Amino acid sequence: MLAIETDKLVKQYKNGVKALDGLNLKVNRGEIFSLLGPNGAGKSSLINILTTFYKPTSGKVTILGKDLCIDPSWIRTQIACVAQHISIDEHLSLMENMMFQSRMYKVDKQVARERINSLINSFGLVSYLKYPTSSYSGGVKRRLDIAMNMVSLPRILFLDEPTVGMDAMSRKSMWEMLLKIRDEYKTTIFLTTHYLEEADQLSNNICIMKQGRELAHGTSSNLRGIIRQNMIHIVLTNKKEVVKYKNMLDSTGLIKFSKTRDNSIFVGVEDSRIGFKAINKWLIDNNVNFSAIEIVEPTLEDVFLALTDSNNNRGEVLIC
Ligand SMILES: Nc1ncnc2c1ncn2[C@@H]1O[C@H](COP(=O)(O)OP(=O)(O)OP(=O)(O)O)[C@@H](O)[C@H]1O
Repeated sequence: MLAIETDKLVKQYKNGVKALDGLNLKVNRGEIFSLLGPNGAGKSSLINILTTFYKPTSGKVTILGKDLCIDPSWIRTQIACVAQHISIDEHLSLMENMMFQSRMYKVDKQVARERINSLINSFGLVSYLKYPTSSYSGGVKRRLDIAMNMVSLPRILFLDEPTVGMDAMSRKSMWEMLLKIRDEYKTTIFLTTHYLEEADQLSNNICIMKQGRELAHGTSSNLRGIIRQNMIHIVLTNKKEVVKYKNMLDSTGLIKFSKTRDNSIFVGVEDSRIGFKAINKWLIDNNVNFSAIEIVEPTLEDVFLALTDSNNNRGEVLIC
């Protein structure tokens, strides 16, 4: 059984804006599912519907096998949602925040105590117990917010941009936490993010959406297969050589374009395999002292930009 399924989901606001326009999604149980899309794609509207805050205009949403419009109260007992705005009470201690949450969800006191201790240990929050919550960094506050939402042991956890504005270290701690939630607590995670690397590293499946519709969905590596990127990366020993050989390569007729970065030249070719052989031969024939040459695979960011580029709206869904 799927964790979440939407069928031709439409959300049209009173002002006429269609935030969701026939969206079809499938989220497997126990996976981390990332939703990507440019500003205004409809991500928040979708989360608001899936978490029962908004009603769909039309279409069907099934969560854990139940129809969202028929069983919203039951669905609310099975899910938790962590919004971008941190909801901890900074007048309360870490433990008091957790206990408060457990009372809201009517978790038995003894069960709550054990569960909270295990969550605090599991998510590396022990060392923060002795400090006031108001002194925590933004990253720790957000981790506590998520830990609080795990007190009810939700079967699906919705996260709206969980690492927005975080530094690299805090983001890494958050990723470790999310992987633990999936692997140890078997909770399905549905998250939105603007960080392509985050979706790439964490997710079992990714959906890229725009203007309320899905453009593509699949695993990160499958999505990368969507675009053919015929690019060759040549690493030279210094910048002077980069300038010299870029100019020479530009006039060989072997390449379509070239660009440079640090000690590297990136060249676009018609076909990556044929281009790779031809350029490799050219480098050897010209006694170029290069330290590496490789075919560059497209990144998830390349795919995202190619699909969400407004001049490239094909109107078809790519299921990988
Ligand atoms: N309550 C509302 N009333 C009217 N229009 C709305 C409302 N909420 C969102 N919209 C519009 O719906 C569209 C989708 O917005 P939404 O916030 O769902 O996108 P998003 O992908 O979450 O964007 P962002 O990444 O900027 O948060 C936008 O055009 C937005 O202006």
